[in-house]
Amino acid sequence: MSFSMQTNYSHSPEDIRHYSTEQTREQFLVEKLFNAGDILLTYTYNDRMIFGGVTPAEAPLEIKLDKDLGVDYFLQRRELGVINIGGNGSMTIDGDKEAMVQHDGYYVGMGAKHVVFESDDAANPAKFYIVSTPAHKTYPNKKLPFANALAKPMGDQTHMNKRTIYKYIDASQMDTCQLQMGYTVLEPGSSWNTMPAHTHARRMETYMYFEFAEPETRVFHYMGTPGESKHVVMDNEQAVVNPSWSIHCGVGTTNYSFIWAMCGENQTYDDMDAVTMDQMK
Ligand SMILES: O=C[C@H](O)[C@@H](O)CC(=O)C(=O)O
Ligand SMILES: [Zn+2]
Repeated sequence: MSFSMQTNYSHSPEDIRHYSTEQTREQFLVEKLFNAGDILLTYTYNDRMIFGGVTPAEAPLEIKLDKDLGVDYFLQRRELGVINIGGNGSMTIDGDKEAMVQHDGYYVGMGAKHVVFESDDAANPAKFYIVSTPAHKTYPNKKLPFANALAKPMGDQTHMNKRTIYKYIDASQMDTCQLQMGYTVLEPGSSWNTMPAHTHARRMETYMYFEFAEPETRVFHYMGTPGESKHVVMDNEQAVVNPSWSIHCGVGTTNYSFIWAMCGENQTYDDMDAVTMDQMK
């Protein structure tokens, strides 16, 4: 088992103006999230979100972070969102075990001391995509089955962006300190997410692209200010950090899904600043 947590610093729009492709990738892309037996996390200074993959194989895995965060245990001052994108598994929170089949989610409130991740079958491991944000209050733990997610159909075939947004952690459904999280599925033949694009200076966001329709699929993720966009070419099961000032949209060579997670000033999902096409450069 290996544990790693890499640091991702914050940037201003000015910083990235002259970045090479390699620098942009180095600074914003996370290439490896899931590896059997490993916990691979990233700590971004954008709102201090921690995100990454927990892939238990033979042995159960627990995220142990105390010295790094200057606390007694990982969730002492944090909340946690989880979506399993792999095989069947389970989560045991302070002794309470819950099954976690593919696409099941979980919200774990501040103060949970032990969160143990397990796979039912090491040959087809669960892949827990996890996101944690600073918290100030304990809200109840909540299993978030896929079937209970708030499904919002969006887009249409003409605009190549027909998709369903499944909101798992949403302020209209439940209380969290900051975290909002969900899963968006593009339909076959649709390959654009969130185009026209938007920004929301009030919230940062991370995106994890996965479920590529074909192995050769790549998603061109766009970031930057509307007037100076950059792209990051992404492979399956990779993540990208989106600073508050950045647009965030993608186009794939086939359809795909992604998990988004947000935090910051408010929890108002619709608080977005629409970017009109004439602003995009
Ligand atoms: O602010 C919202 C986030 O960017 C995502 O929820 C958008 C998204 O999933 C979509 O449009 O499909
Ligand atoms: Zn957004």
